[in-house]
Amino acid sequence: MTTRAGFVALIGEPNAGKSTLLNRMVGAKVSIVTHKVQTTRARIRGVAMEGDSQIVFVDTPGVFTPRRRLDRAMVTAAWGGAADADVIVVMVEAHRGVTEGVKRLLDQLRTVSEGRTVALGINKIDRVEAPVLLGLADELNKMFDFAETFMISAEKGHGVDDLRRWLAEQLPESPWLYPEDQIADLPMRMIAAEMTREKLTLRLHQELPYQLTVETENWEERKDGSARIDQVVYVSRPGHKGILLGKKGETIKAVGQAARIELEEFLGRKVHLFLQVKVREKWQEEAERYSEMGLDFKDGNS
Ligand SMILES: Nc1nc2c(ncn2[C@@H]2O[C@H](COP(=O)(O)OP(=O)(O)OP(=O)(O)O)[C@@H](O)[C@H]2O)c(=O)[nH]1
Repeated sequence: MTTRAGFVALIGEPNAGKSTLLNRMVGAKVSIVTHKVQTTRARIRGVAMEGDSQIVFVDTPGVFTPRRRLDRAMVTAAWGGAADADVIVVMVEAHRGVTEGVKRLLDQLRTVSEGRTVALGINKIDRVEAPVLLGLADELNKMFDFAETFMISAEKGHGVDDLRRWLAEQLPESPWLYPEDQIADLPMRMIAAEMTREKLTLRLHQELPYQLTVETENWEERKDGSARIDQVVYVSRPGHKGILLGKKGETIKAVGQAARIELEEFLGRKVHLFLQVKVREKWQEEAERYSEMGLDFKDGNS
């Protein structure tokens, strides 16, 4: 079986319908909780399976912050992980048409989209008549060289399956990025790892080793309603392990307690959290693809 996997960035002005579209493609619960996960550069919004393809959706909160005269480096920074996505979908609202925001977005896109597949998703087609829609598609395609145009109503579900199928075909041949059986609770695993990382940051301040990543390795629902969560904190040098453990393991213990309390509040039930610190000198190599994307979750530091 040939599997495919890759990253898709949904870009659009606030209110364009990104969340609604994601809910359709991924499942409502997933995209709501992943709102909370902010990775270094991009934000993972969810993972969808389509045939043998695994589509990892990301978005970039900074793209629509108004800025004048951006140089290339600044644009790239603002776009973050989205600029590295395999496919970028620009979402435009059918009834609003080509706004100043859309124009600015397309200008920026030209500087970061080289070598990327960019599609146009005209959303909320239920709000306009067909001739208006065709005119808009025409106008936008003159402004930018889109690989494909999709007419969508995320709310009503029109055009969504076509878009997802097409996205799946665009992704490179690759092993799946996340094990299939973890996709459903992936956002929860990410949030849990993020919480531990945050507590480590609070506790260690500048002492925090730069290359530090937290992974949720195991998540077990127990019959009594509690959850057992096993996490590994990876550091890149043996010397860092001592810093994390602290005297007699005090540091990691305090971090674990603080993270557990927050997790319990978030999940609304009892949590048993087990933390381990491991050295993985080669994590960077393994995580190359993720860190390129700023998606340092699995082998990295979300
Ligand atoms: N009529 C219509 N409304 C839609 C459609 N898709 C989304 N909406 C509505 O548009 C509004 C914004 O949708 P969201 O999915 O929250 O938009 P978003 O792009 O995620 O917004 P931000 O999180 O602010 O970036 C909501 O009220 C949706 O119900 C559509 O296809 N048709």
